[in-house]
Amino acid sequence: MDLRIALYQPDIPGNTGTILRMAACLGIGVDVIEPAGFDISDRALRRAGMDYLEQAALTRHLDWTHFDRWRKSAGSRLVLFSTKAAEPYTSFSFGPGDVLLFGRESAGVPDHVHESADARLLIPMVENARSLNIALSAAMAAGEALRQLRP
Ligand SMILES: C[S@@+](CC[C@H](N)C(=O)[O-])C[C@H]1O[C@@H](n2cnc3c(N)ncnc32)[C@H](O)[C@@H]1O
Repeated sequence: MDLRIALYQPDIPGNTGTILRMAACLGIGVDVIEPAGFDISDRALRRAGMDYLEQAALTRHLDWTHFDRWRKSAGSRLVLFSTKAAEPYTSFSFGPGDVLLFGRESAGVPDHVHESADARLLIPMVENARSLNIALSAAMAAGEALRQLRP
């Protein structure tokens, strides 16, 4: 996989489903960092009618520590998308193997996760806007990363 999307303790099953479907269609891996705010088991996702599960390259990680150990051993950069970042995502040079990390819908990511990222990127918004929906930000991020990686 030349690109992966990681979700930090996602809260809303519909958003994770949308991201899984996009990732399956675009050939991107998805990493879910647990605990999630809902049952993320294959059975539960299937019961919720989540299609595209067969094609989705979904990896579940027990917690942040397990995920970070795996990510470092794979030699992948951690690229955090955050409303608190300053660098616009379109200025960043994405590389093969990058993991694009998105925070939970209710609370983003804790400080220690923010600090351990190799890069922190912003999707610029108009003044006073709070945040984009996570699935939309993942789609915009994946679009730019793939434009660079698969020209
Ligand atoms: C609904 S937002 C989380 C809002 C949360 N209250 C916060 O303060 O981070 C879910 C995730 O989408 C991503 N996101 C949303 N809008 C973004 C933006 N403008 N730039 C970068 N990432 C964004 C971030 O990864 C964020 O953690």
